[in-house]
Amino acid sequence: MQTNANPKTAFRDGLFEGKVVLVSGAGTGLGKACAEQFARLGASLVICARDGERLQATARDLRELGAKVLARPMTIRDPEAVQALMDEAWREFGGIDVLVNNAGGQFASPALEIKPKGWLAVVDTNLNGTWYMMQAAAQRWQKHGQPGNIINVVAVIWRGLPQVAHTCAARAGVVFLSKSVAVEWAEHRIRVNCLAPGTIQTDAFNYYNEQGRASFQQANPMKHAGEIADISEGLTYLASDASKFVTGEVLTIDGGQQLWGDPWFDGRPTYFELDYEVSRRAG
Ligand SMILES: CCCCCCCCC/C=C/C(=O)SCCNC(=O)CCNC(=O)[C@H](O)C(C)(C)COP(=O)(O)OP(=O)(O)OC[C@H]1O[C@@H](n2cnc3c(N)ncnc32)[C@H](O)[C@@H]1OP(=O)(O)O
Ligand SMILES: NC(=O)C1=CN([C@@H]2O[C@H](COP(=O)(O)OP(=O)(O)OC[C@H]3O[C@@H](n4cnc5c(N)ncnc54)[C@H](OP(=O)(O)O)[C@@H]3O)[C@@H](O)[C@H]2O)C=CC1
Repeated sequence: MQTNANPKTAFRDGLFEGKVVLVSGAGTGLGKACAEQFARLGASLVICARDGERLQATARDLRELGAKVLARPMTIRDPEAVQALMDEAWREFGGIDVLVNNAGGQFASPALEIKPKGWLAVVDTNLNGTWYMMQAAAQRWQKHGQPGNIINVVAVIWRGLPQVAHTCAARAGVVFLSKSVAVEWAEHRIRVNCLAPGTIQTDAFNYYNEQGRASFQQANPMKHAGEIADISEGLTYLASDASKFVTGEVLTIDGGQQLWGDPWFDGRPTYFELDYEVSRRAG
């Protein structure tokens, strides 16, 4: 079977034997690849997303890799559906060890044109949905006296994200929410970290136009997009005991994008194109 699990992973076989990992948004892209990496390393998986067909396809692939799988179509935007998912995970597997909040999305738009419904859709998914998942898992870890580990997939937000201001706001919320509860929940042996991918080549590039996609390939000083395995290796580090002294942190995997380069989701507006004539005229 062709899988997204990275055959060159630096992590050893069996590392996640006996562990249960919940990955949201596992029907596609990064979520699917990360679920496959955890399966390959011996974990059982709980997976969710809205589209049941894509989710079942992932479940089949995970089972072929030898994993036990609980797959539930649901939206993380519904707090009751989140509670039901967690209850089922605890009933089926006795709990989860790692929660990977990967589900998320946005649409490119000038901020001036974002309608209230669109703003709410993006914030509800990326901030509220992530929070419902975090709190529901942490409540159960605390109740059962189990340790926990949360990894929230965010974005490289440090210089803003023009053309996706809604997602930038939501992801910034997740980063500082994570830092806050990393402290509150340390006494319950719950770690909380974020992973910020730069532009990583997935099918989701196709949600953006040609100019947007071209900018994703040149958004960092390495001048190429990252691979899915760059993210699944980082996630595996945060999910494993290799990072047992790390909490409240953001692991940025972006080819240097946070320092130089920008993704422009809908193409770079002419205002930001440099006029080299200006400096030539200035001598
Ligand atoms: C992370 C940074 C990486 C930074 C680094 C750069 C990397 C780029 C590579 C990719 C990075 C990714 O994150 S990849 C992306 C991950 N995947 C996606 O984004 C998939 C597409 N997104 C989604 O489906 C999202 O769930 C989401 C945007 C929140 C839509 O949620 P819903 O299903 O509730 O939304 P809809 O019902 O479709 O729409 C609700 C309203 O949203 C608005 N709306 C929706 N789509 C719209 C559109 N294309 N243009 C204008 N407006 C739109 C309208 O107002 C809609 O209302 P009406 O007008 O009444 O309909
Ligand atoms: N690829 C990249 O360059 C970058 C990606 N990211 C983030 O990484 C994550 C994965 O991205 P990628 O794999 O590229 O994109 P995808 O669009 O392929 O993955 C997003 C997943 O989230 C799921 N999802 C969306 N909304 C919900 C919801 N309300 N409830 C449950 N599941 C939901 C989607 O499935 P379904 O539609 O079936 O619900 C989909 O499987 C996203 O959060 C993305 O924004 C961040 C920076 C860069």
